[in-house]
Amino acid sequence: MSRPLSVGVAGLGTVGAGVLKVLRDNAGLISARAGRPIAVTAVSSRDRHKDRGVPVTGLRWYEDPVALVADPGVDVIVETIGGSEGPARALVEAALAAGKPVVTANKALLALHGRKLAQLAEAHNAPLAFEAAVAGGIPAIKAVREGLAGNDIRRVAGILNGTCNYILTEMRLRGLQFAEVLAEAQKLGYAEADPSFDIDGVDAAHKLAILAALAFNRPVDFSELHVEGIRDVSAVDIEMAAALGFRIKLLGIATRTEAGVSARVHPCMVPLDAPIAHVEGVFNAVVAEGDAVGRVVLQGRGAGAGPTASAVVADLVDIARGRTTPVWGASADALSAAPARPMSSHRGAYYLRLMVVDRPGVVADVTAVLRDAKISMESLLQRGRAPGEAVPVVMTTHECEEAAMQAAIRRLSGLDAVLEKPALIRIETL
Ligand SMILES: NC(=O)C1=CN([C@@H]2O[C@H](COP(=O)(O)OP(=O)(O)OC[C@H]3O[C@@H](n4cnc5c(N)ncnc54)[C@H](O)[C@@H]3O)[C@@H](O)[C@H]2O)C=CC1
Ligand SMILES: N[C@@H](CC=O)C(=O)O
Ligand code: NA
Repeated sequence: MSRPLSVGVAGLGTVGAGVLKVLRDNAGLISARAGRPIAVTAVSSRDRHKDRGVPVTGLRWYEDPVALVADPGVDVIVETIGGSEGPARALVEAALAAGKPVVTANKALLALHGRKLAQLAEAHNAPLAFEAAVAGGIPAIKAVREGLAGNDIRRVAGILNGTCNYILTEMRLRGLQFAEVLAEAQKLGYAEADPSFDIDGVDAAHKLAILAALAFNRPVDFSELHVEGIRDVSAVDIEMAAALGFRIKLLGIATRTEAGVSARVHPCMVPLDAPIAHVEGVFNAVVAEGDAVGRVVLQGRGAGAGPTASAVVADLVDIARGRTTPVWGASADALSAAPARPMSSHRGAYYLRLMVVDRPGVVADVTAVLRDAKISMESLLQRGRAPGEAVPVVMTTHECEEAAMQAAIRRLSGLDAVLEKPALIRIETL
């Protein structure tokens, strides 16, 4: 058997410690699959004495993660610090510039700097692997970039954030408050260091930007995405969704047509008969549609120590075997320059909830605004009676243009009977 692949791990938090554990627990079979042992020999983290549930004695310890690159005993760097700037970015850039392979779980870094990092990796012939960055333990990168390499992929989509899916599921099933479930997700190691990345849709958007780049062989460009999170999804919407035969999911959807590429992340009303409506808790789902294969759906845990470490270790096995692929699936000079399409050009059906004063004539005023905007209503639901007080009025619409819907919402917000910002959730049948 060849000499071991020696790994330097930077960041021994949920994911980094998980990597040490998986490499230890499954050492024999990993070594057989890699053709040689994979051993962590050096680490960098903030607290040398913290109990991580896995021993770190005997490993070379660096205060500065970038110093791992100069260690001649380290063959490959695993970056599990996180953040698109600072030490994580400095480490990945230094390693690639030195020609050392990098495995990272850092979707923020790839979504924001993926284009430059790919150039650096290519220039120095250094593999840059990131299976853990999208949908945790689901082998989504490999599936889209390698498994579907024979296809013209027109759509890639899914549930891409475990924390949000966990929150939406637990709010519905246990009737808990948003903040309470978020605290649970943090305790379970699902949430980002700054959980606003999760709940504001940014983390899912980072992942969608990466998936879209791979699916469409187009350099990653985070600035093109439309991003909304789940902060404004209320218990009323969750209840109304159930009454109307939907379940609320935060989805990321990227589509390529002749007109260009659209990529959006936002809460969606998904019909209960769609399989993705039943992907619950920390589970993620990735859907890809190729011209030859048709529809492919992958499902699995999208966050947490074990699932994420599983993906990091899979990348290490590839590196040990010498299996490499261009970062975005095609060499830099063969990437597409398809234009981005703005959200205003999106067409779809909508769920709209207004909190209105319960008095005669209000519903007529609301429907008049929709009629003037040429938006056709599919259903209208008014729950409860509280004369003179606030009650929810919920409507679903037939397909219309986003720009028309946004104009209608501006007018609805201006009606004196409408007491709060209208809640808009797009209806999707992934
Ligand atoms: N937690 C999860 O389920 C998943 C996380 N990821 C990504 O993996 C990365 C790590 O996430 P977690 O393990 O959850 O975060 P974490 O916060 O649990 O761990 C980060 C570790 O990095 C260490 N660190 C911070 N600054 C450092 C520095 N300057 N030098 C050395 N170490 C430093 C911290 O002390 C901490 O131990 C992030 O990029 C995250 O987005 C990806 C998929 C799933
Ligand atoms: N915070 C992320 C972690 C995995 O990528 C999530 O909740 O999905
Ligand atoms: Na993955």
